[in-house]
Amino acid sequence: MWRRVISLSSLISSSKSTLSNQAAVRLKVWESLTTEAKGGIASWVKTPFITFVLGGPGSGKGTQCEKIVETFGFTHLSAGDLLRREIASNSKDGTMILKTIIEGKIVPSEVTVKLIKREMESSDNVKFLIDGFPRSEENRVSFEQIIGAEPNIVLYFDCPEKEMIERVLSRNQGRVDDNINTIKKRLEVFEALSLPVINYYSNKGKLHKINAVGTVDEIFEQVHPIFDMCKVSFLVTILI
Ligand SMILES: Nc1ncnc2c1ncn2[C@@H]1O[C@H](COP(=O)(O)OP(=O)(O)OP(=O)(O)O)[C@@H](O)[C@H]1O
Ligand SMILES: O=c1ccn([C@@H]2O[C@H](COP(=O)(O)O)[C@@H](O)[C@H]2O)c(=O)[nH]1
Ligand SMILES: [Mg+2]
Repeated sequence: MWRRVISLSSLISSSKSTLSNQAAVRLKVWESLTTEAKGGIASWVKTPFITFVLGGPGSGKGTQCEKIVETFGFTHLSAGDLLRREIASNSKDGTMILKTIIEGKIVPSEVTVKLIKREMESSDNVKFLIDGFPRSEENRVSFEQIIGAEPNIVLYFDCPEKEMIERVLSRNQGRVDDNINTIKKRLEVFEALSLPVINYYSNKGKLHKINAVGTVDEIFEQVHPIFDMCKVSFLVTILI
């Protein structure tokens, strides 16, 4: 789906490029990587910057994604929220999704990837936080095949089980899976199926492991420099 239509570096070094429009391009890219969420370079460059946000149930993925969106202008796609929206809209897969969520299991990859794809395609943004996905090696392979892209970086919020259970049980958002039975199943699934995905990206050098214990702001202090570094490397790429 995603195709490198034109690379930023070739755009800058093209013979038609003047110094002033090079500066304008740099400014646009800079704005896009800081606070601008929509439009900007997205209207002419369709190379997505994809961040997978992984971690066990209640590790704080959604909470930190909100802060990344505010600070760096990403579009937040929570796979769980997309699935919950399908249930609420009475779609044909709704009943199956609800049963799977209550059982703490993983919804078939093609269903989840289709929802993520639809959101990415309809977005004006090029920077995506994909939260709570991929949850298994099968999810990961399916994303690569259907979307045709890999994540640029992967965040892993590492949190002790006891802390995750406490957080989920006091979340109070009316989620059908925020009960002790489902949480136990989700933790088993996380260890058996999701940790291999985390190890895969660690071996590829894409993983940023974050200690998810502490206040929300303390955790974000670990997250912030990761995206600052991405801005720098992105700018270096387009300047050479
Ligand atoms: N650092 C923190 N300290 C204490 N509580 C936190 C922290 N971060 C998030 N929480 C709270 O813990 C609960 C779970 O957080 P959040 O929903 O962000 O987790 P999650 O990883 O997205 O979970 P899930 O995978 O179940 O969607 C929420 O009630 C949130 O307010
Ligand atoms: O890629 C995904 C994401 C989620 N699920 C199911 O939804 C629940 C809740 O997910 P959260 O990320 O915690 O909101 C999860 O336990 C799975 O049952 C999924 O199958 N695939
Ligand atoms: Mg969440």
